[in-house]
Amino acid sequence: MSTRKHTALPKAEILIEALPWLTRHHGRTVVIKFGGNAMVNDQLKAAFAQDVVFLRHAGLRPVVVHGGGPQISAQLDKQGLVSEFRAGLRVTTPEAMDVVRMVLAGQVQRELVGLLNQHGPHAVGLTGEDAHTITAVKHQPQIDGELVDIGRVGEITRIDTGAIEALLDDGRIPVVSSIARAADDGHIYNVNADTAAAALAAALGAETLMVLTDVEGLYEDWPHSDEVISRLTASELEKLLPELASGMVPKMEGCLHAVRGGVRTARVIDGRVEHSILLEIFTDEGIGTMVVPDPPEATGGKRP
Ligand SMILES: Nc1ncnc2c1ncn2[C@@H]1O[C@H](COP(=O)(O)OP(=O)(O)O)[C@@H](O)[C@H]1O
Ligand SMILES: CC(=O)N[C@@H](CCC(=O)OP(=O)(O)O)C(=O)O
Repeated sequence: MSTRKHTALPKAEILIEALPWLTRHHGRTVVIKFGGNAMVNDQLKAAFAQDVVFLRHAGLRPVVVHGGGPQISAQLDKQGLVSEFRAGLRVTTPEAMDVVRMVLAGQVQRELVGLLNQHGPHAVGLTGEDAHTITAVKHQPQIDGELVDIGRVGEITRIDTGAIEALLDDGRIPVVSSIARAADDGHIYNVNADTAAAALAAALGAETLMVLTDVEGLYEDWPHSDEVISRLTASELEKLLPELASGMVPKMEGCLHAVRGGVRTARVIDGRVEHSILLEIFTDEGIGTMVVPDPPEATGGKRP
């Protein structure tokens, strides 16, 4: 009897280590972005669903925003359409937009909703089109000083959190695809999923934004070193932004937008690690990169 008690002790210690986090986050909203590159295999996706349902049962209000970049590229390829990225965003023709919507809302979102709902009637899928959740205008990035047309790519102008809040109040887990609608015509737009997750986190007044990707976190000197920056302030991140490349740009811009918008911490973590969400939050150290608001001195004494 005493031996059995003894072997269970580390499990109790893990739960106790989680107690301050659980107390602080009880009733709080956590936005979790699951990147297409982090959806490596079925076991990992199932573990992701378990973690999210665990948070829900622990009294948090998780919102999932999912990506699907590699899955969209594979489908475009199957249909003989090319994938081109400019300024880190997919050049989205009207034809490609149909594929983006089909893959995100019809495949990736459905799969995640299905996995979450294996644990009960929790998840409800929606896209930014539903209930005017995400409104956008056409985005025209500047490349070498010139405005470039990259098709149906949207820049978020408005978030209506009504539908998501209603689902959360009803104990559901919203699963959101990063597609937006235009306010003035019937167009729909492709939005980068990191950008959508960050905008939702800020609009929902989330406690935490968690971005699951296919690297351990933000590398200090990528691609030359794999030294992960474990913690940085909003101002430190802002200085670093011009040096960042490819997929990290919308991710870290999103983290900055979120913490400047009132989200308490934004984290980039390795989604290829099974149960990475629980590992990040239920241990003191954390496993990825954490972005925090500037200390009060740097913002004139006011908390951002
Ligand atoms: N400083 C950096 N630290 C880590 N990864 C970086 C960095 N700069 C660029 N990257 C790239 O960003 C990628 C993650 O972005 P992305 O491919 O869009 O993933 P996701 O599908 O999860 O959104 C990494 O796999 C890596 O190739
Ligand atoms: C405009 C734009 O680039 N949209 C992205 C939307 C999906 C996404 O962001 O997926 P990940 O998070 O897996 O990268 C795309 O078409 O790939």
